[in-house]
Amino acid sequence: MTPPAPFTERRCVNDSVLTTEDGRCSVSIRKDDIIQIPIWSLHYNEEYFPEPEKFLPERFSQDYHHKYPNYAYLPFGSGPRACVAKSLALLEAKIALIWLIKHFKFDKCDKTKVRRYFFPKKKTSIFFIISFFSF
Ligand code: HEM
Repeated sequence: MTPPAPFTERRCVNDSVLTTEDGRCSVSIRKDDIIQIPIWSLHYNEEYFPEPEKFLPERFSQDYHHKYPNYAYLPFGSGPRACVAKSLALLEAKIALIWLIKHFKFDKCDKTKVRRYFFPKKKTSIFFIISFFSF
């Protein structure tokens, strides 16, 4: 669930108070305060995305959408300042993936440690055994 953009930000244009739906908690925000939206933390919330470090393709199916609230999954942000190139980026990723799978075979190497942390304490690397098919 690791997002390429780990967070985004918004500047508040008016003094505001945000209150939870049940009214038990509220936060005051002043005009010009910068609010950070923690995309990485949202995507690693195991309440909605169990085992977030695993690639589980079924998470991205239409059936799964009702299992998490709006704004829990924000790879491209949201609203008027959301990523303008979302469609282009998704298309590019699909083309690149198709090209790689068509021409190479990928096997995970025993040395690979899956990256789980936003700021890893030590440098981690991902090792693959890549075999070339043909063009
Ligand atoms: C996997 C690829 C990409 C991801 C995950 C991504 C993600 C994001 C995110 C999270 C934001 C902030 C949205 C918000 O604050 O609500 C953003 C903004 C933006 N992205 Fe992307 N992006 C990707 C690729 C691209 C590409 C390929 C381009 C240009 C060709 C692009 C152009 C922009 C621009 C111009 C903005 C600022 C939009 C604005 O402020 O109105 N992005 N992107």
